Amino acid sequence: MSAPLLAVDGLRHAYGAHVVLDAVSFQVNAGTALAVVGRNGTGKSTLLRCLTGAEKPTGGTVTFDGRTYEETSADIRRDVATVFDDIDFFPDLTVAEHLDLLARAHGVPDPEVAVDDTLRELGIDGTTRQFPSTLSSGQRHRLALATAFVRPRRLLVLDEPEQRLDVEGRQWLAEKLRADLADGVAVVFASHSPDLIEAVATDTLRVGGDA
Ligand SMILES: Nc1ncnc2c1ncn2[C@@H]1O[C@H](COP(=O)(O)OP(=O)(O)OP(=O)(O)O)[C@@H](O)[C@H]1O
Repeated sequence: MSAPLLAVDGLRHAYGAHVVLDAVSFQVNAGTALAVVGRNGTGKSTLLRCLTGAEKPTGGTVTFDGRTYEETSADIRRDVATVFDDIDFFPDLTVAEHLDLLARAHGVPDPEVAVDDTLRELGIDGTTRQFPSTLSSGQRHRLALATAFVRPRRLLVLDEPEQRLDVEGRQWLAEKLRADLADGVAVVFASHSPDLIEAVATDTLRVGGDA
């Protein structure tokens, strides 16, 4: 059996005296999707932030492809795509320029085609010349998703990717994630959407006790 792509062992995180995560362990293989579920404030975002190095866990280990997860490692930056709610866009770059920058930074062979395809798939091809601050909240979220899908990835970490999407957007997202799984991408996503979880997750991790 192949080694897990992502392995989390005994993860603990506290904000001061407030212990949010304790003894969290799981593994995620290529081509599988783990849904992180639980009530508001139970630690889903904290867990994802610990996975990606945005938050330094107060205990436990996170390994990616057999190596300790280091946010600054070139391998991690190449292989792990993330979408969080608080993504910072460059105010002076247009929608298309954001995606073009990412596609080129990740060595996408034909960046212009990749950008056009991603914009069209995400339904934001009418916004290419707009700056992020002028987008609607749903369009901004679509741009955040586009930043993950315009580039190669082996692991996708998504925090409530369904938020602010309309019905069609949610259907598209489920299909896109299923296509990624079929391509061998591993996915970890926090979600409050039973439909998305049902459509995509191969495993579920509940944080914070019973629902
Ligand atoms: N930077 C921080 N400093 C102190 N406490 C924090 C910080 N970030 C989160 N918390 C607290 O940690 C707990 C978990 O927060 P987190 O955002 O991980 O929850 P969540 O499960 O993602 O919630 P939601 O479903 O509402 O998005 C909450 O009680 C929150 O108030």
